[in-house]
Amino acid sequence: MAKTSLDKSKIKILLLEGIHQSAVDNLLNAGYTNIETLSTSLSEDELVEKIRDVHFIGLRSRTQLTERVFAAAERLTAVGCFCIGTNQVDLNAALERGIPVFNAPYSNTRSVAELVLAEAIMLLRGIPEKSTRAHQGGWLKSAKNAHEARGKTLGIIGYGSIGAQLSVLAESLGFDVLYYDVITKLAMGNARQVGSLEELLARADVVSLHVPDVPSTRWMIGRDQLALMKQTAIFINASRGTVVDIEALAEVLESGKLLGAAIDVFPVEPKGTNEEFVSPLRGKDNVILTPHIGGSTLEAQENIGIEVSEKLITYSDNGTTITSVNFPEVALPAHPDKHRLLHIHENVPGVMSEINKVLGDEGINISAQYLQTNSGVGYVVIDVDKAYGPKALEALKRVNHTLRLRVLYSESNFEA
Ligand SMILES: NC(=O)C1=CN([C@@H]2O[C@H](COP(=O)(O)OP(=O)(O)OC[C@H]3O[C@@H](n4cnc5c(N)ncnc54)[C@H](O)[C@@H]3O)[C@@H](O)[C@H]2O)C=CC1
Ligand SMILES: O=C(O)CCC(=O)C(=O)O
Repeated sequence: MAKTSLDKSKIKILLLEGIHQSAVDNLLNAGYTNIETLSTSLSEDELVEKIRDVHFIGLRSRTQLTERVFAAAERLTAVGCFCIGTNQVDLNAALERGIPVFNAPYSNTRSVAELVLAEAIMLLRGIPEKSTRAHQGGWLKSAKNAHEARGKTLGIIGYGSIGAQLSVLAESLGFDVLYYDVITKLAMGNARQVGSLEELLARADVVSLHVPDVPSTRWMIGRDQLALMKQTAIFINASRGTVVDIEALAEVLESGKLLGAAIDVFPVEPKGTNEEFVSPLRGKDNVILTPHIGGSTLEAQENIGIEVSEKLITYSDNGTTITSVNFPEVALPAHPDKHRLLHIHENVPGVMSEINKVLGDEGINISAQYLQTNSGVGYVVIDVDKAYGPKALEALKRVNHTLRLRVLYSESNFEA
């Protein structure tokens, strides 16, 4: 069923998982006053109930927006992932309903790179074990298995924003950097790309993963891959918990292989601070365990809050979808002296000619038209003189394959 937009003051925004106040401030400044914030994520059942009257939802990595949640989200207009990863959102379910999904692709890059570098140095020196012993009253003063970072080889798997940033920071400390990526990437500094994952695993003293959660990365590190690593290597994962077979890693560490590991992400993560964290890696004093906080710095969270809320505001205010991760990207100039109709439809042949026909049949003159499609949907934005707006809206409602219809720059009595 086609959906039309609402007056700004009626737009309901739900922000989950303790999204930074900067997002709330931004939304309030833009005139969006109906905002609910929660410090936790919600279960699927809770979301199905809660999302029915929500127009914009903001979340981080813990909230799962499944097909079932989207099916219940009758009014949902856009999704903001206040993070980099978007694997927690069923992007196709969103697309099929004409819902763009936005994220913050760079705002926490630096935070992750800094944490990984710090962990590499701590593990090269055996600090977790030495610190634990000192807390227990012990005194493990020894150079055994303690190394400088200088001259060691850092192997980065996934040379995107985080991998490349880590590469630059690591080289400045004296690491030799190798990286493996499925596509050819321009090297930062003196880093060198290797031809295979196997080669990287065999050559690196420190291995760090920075790939997204996609089918090709699911469980890409298991027993066979860990077996290729040096006996005294260090293993770090701050990407996604689905990338590493955690049981296999626990067994390898148990066997005495690997100097240590630092793991920030897990196949199953607690939904909130009160839920117990269960992992076969618990209790190992050469393993740093962190609760998915690679991107959790005040600097990153503030920037993410601003960046993603701006994307939601821009989409809500004028229809721009630039940087959406699932949606045709359209950059739109503001035309507040016109009525702007946003028509989202299934991308099948004939829809555009039908749109132009229904508008032509009504004698509606188009001031501007912007179209972009992807394999799933077509997104056409049509500006008309205000006199034509209501008639154009009615005409567009009749177009076959319409998924969603919104009106901007209109008086509230004209909006449905
Ligand atoms: N622990 C945390 O708090 C955080 C975790 N992340 C995770 O880190 C991931 C990476 O972030 P970015 O560097 O910004 O992403 P990005 O998209 O810039 O880079 C990912 C790189 O991985 C490569 N890649 C994809 N599949 C691969 C495969 N099978 N083998 C090797 N390389 C492959 C891509 O070609 C790309 O160069 C995010 O997708 C997210 O899941 C991101 C931020 C915070
Ligand atoms: O801050 C979060 O909740 C998740 C960070 C993360 O994993 C990401 O940005 O992809």
